[in-house]
Amino acid sequence: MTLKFELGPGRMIGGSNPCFVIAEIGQNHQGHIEIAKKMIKMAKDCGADCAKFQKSELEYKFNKCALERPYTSKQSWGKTYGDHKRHLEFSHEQYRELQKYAKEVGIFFAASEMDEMAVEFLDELDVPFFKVASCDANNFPHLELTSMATMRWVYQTVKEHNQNFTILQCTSAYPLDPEDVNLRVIAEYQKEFPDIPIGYSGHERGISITVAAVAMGTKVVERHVTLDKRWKGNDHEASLEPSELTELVRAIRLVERKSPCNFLFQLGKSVVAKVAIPKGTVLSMDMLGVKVGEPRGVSPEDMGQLVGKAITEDVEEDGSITPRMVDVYNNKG
Ligand SMILES: CC(=O)N[C@H](C=O)[C@@H](O)[C@H](O)[C@H](O)COP(=O)(O)O
Ligand SMILES: C=C(OP(=O)(O)O)C(=O)O
Repeated sequence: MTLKFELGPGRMIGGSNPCFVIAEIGQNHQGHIEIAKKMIKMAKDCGADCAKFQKSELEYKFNKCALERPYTSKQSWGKTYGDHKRHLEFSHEQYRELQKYAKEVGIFFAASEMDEMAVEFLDELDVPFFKVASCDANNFPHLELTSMATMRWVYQTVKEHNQNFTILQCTSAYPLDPEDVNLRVIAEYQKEFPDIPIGYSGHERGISITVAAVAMGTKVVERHVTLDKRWKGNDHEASLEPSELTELVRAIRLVERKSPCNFLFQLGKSVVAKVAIPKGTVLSMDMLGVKVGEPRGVSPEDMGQLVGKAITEDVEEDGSITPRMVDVYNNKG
């Protein structure tokens, strides 16, 4: 049986619960806390469940050489990669401010922990869940394994410590060409790990593949979001602007809706009176017929239960016999 669990206070995921939509702000806030707040609000307004950031303690995530490397790309915020990353990294105080703001707005606040010091800080912040980014999913020493074997190892390792987790399929390319997404991996994960909810973290352009992932049964989706795809930074191009995020949430809710088929509801038949039936008459089968009736009457499969019951209103010939006229559902026998 697929596991369900509470991902954040009051919000279950898995089973028939709605897909949990994570708006990945990441570093698309450009290093400005006011933009970050705008993006939290935008995520809420677009219907996402969670606004997520990426927390690094840079000296723990990168080695000295990586931080000192010149970073001359047009996406760069500094002369070296370290300067660039420092520009984009919020302080602990700023994280607390953003968390408080998200609470006011009414959206879950989370961040992926990009190194072990970030784990400690996020634990202190009391975030609703921890997100291990795909770049850490194979972070085992001396690893020489195929990717499904890696995922089995991830699964077993996490499961030993915590039963409540989900694995998100992710192809880490920025942006990702749709033909490289390989959504079938989702089905493989579902087969391989049937007792946990499977999710999808998308880096592709557009929303259709993410919607398809939900149609395949993913219970969590994560997409990068931005206020403007043209902004500087590696992730903006494959991120969703507010109108796309709104459309994504709308499409996901549509795909996962389990409403009874409306056509059947409109065109389905129900019980009608074959003859005029005065109030107080005890019903017999020869008085009853089945038609597409409006208003909708008692369901044909419950017709037998009408027999022997007194009707509480006058019904015209051809009129619907509604449950209200004969207390068929509440007063059985
Ligand atoms: C693998 C990983 O962490 N990926 C993240 C999540 O998808 C990205 O947001 C990177 O942080 C981003 O692309 C880095 O860009 P730059 O290197 O220009 O700061
Ligand atoms: C890199 C991240 O995620 P993913 O690998 O799922 O894109 C992240 O959450 O920071």
